[in-house]
Amino acid sequence: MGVTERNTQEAKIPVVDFSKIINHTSSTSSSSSSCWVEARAQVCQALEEYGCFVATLSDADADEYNKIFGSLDELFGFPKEIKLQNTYDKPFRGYHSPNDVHEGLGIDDPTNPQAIHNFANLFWPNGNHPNFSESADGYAKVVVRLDETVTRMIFEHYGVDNKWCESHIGATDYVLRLHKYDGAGAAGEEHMALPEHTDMNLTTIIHQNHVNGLEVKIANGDWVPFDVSPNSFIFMTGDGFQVWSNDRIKPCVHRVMMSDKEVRYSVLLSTFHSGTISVPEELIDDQHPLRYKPLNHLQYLASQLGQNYRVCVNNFCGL
Ligand SMILES: O=C(O)CCC(=O)C(=O)O
Ligand SMILES: [Fe+2]
Repeated sequence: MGVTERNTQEAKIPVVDFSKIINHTSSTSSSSSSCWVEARAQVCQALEEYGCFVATLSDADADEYNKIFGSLDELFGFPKEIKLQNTYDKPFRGYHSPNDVHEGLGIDDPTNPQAIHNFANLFWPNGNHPNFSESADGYAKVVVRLDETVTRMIFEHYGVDNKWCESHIGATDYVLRLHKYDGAGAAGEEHMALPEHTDMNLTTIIHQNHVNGLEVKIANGDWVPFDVSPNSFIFMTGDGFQVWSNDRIKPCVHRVMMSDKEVRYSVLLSTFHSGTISVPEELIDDQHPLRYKPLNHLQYLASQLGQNYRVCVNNFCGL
């Protein structure tokens, strides 16, 4: 297959149903329930094989977590000088615009309502956007809950003590990223809007509007599209979980190809470790000797700045 050909027939990204595990009206299902145990096995098998899976949430809540798309035309319509004010001290958090068709804005620490308010204030200083803060806050709560749930499943599946899971979750930094891909200039011709890469973070959860474009590379080299629906979220593992799992979990290789003239919007939750990621002792044995030194996540991100190539995690902390 060539670069732009893809496998739409056989391979599909595994789908895991979270509608009974996470919803707005009840608390997260208990880890001894049969749907939890089944989903946990599916999640970890998919992460080892594909580095990703599609999580489906309850249809009944779809209006709630799709509200955020209602503000994005207006948000990205602001002049570039305003978007450029979206900056943070830590790398890979603020506004970026790597090419003519793609731009992104970021909200660091979106579980803190003040952080969302400060971001909204850059664009609507008089507080005159009726829905943005509320919809971003509601969205962040849903995806952070999904991320915590999957993280618990991963620690449990590999038999790592719950106290390490809680301290890992406590040390997780969240960033909400809003992306726009503009197909208009391409006159309907397929083009690469974001080249093939893995994410440097721990996990990424992506939800999007109705315009397809995200693709995942599977083991045989074929590209498999993420088929969108209003209640599906793709969950990907990045370099951080490759290190944590001592190479059991794969980082997901993905790209964005646009062929539509319509605008694609995606909303991402990206997670980083605020300290050091170490391989748990439960994941080191004769078949899996230790492959990584502890990874200081912020230093890893900082090491990428000013480079015109990607510092890969094996070179950064591989043994
Ligand atoms: O916007 C998307 O759907 C993917 C973005 C992405 O892969 C990234 O920012 O690393
Ligand atoms: Fe990515």
